[in-house]
Amino acid sequence: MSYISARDPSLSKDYSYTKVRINLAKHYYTCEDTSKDISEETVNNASENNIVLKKIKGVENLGELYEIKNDITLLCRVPIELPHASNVQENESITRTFKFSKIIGPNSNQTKLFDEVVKGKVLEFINGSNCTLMSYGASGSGKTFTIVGTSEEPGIIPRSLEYLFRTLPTLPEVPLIKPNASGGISYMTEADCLQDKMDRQILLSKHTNMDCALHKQTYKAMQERLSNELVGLIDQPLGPDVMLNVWVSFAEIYNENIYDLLKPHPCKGQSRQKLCLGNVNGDT
Ligand SMILES: Nc1ncnc2c1ncn2[C@@H]1O[C@H](COP(=O)(O)OP(=O)(O)OP(=O)(O)O)[C@@H](O)[C@H]1O
Repeated sequence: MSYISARDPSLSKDYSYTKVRINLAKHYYTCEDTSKDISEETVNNASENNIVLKKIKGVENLGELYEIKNDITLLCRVPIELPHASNVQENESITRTFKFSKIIGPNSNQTKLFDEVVKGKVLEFINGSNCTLMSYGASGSGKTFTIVGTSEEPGIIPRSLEYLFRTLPTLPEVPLIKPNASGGISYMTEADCLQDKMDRQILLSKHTNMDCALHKQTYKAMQERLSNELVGLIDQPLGPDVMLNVWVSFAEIYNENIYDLLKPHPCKGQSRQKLCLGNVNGDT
C-alpha cells in the first residue's frame, strides 16, 4: 500500500505528470456469451493473477434475474418489462451467460468472502507481493457494504486492517521510512515525523467531534467482532535488520478527478487539490 505522493509538494518539481488512461476491460476480462440461450462454450479468460469475482446481493426477485449454473457460471435474464434492444421481439426474454473466476452467492457472508478470497491476498501482501482488489458495480449494488461493512458485519477494509496489524510484529511508534513516488523509500527526518504527526492531528480534528466519536465507536465494535479471527503467518521470521512501517493512502475518484481523502478539507471557498496520475520510469 503506498502513500499518495502528491501530498508532498516538492514532488511536482521532479516528476512529470501525464494523463494516463488504462482500459481495464483488457486487464480484468470476463467473457460474455451474447447468444440468447445458454452456451457452455464460453471461455473464462480470467488469468491466475486476475481473479474476477461476481458477488450477488440478495434481492427479492433474484431468481427471475439470475441463475447460478455452477461456481463460475452465471445466467442473467434481462427482465421482459425493460426496454429491449431493437432486434429483440416483444415478450422475448434475453439471457446472457457470464463466466467468472468464482461466484459468491447471496447466501455467503462477509466472513466467508474474506476468508475465501481476501485473506490469502493480504497474507501474500504481507509476504512481499503486490495485490489489488477492485470493487465495481452499479449504484446500490453493495460495494460499500462489501468493502466497508457495518459494525455487525465488518467488510473487507476493517478485516484486512485487523488481519494485517495482528499478523505483523509490533510496529515502531515513530515511522522511520516512507514510500516515495518512484516506488522506493525515503528515510524520514525528525522534522518529517513531526510534520506527519501534525498532519494527522489536523486531519482528525477537522471532523466534528460527533463524527470522530461515531467513527471510533463503529471501528471499536468492528474490532471486537473480529477479535477472535485467526492471524496469519509470516513466511520468514523478521531479522533484527528488517524495518517495518505501514503507510496507507485513501483517495476518491469523483467526476474523473482524484482527491486525497487523507488531506484535510480546504478552508471555506477554496477548492480541493486535484491529484494527477504520474508516469515514473514507465510505471503509473
Ligand atoms: N450483501 C448484502 N447484504 C445485505 N445488505 C446489503 C448487501 N449488499 C448491500 N446491501 C445493502 O444495500 C444497500 C446499498 O448498498 P451499498 O451502499 O453498499 O451500495 P454501493 O454499491 O456502495 O452504492 P453507491 O455506488 O451508490 O455508493 C445498503 O443499504 C446495504 O446495506
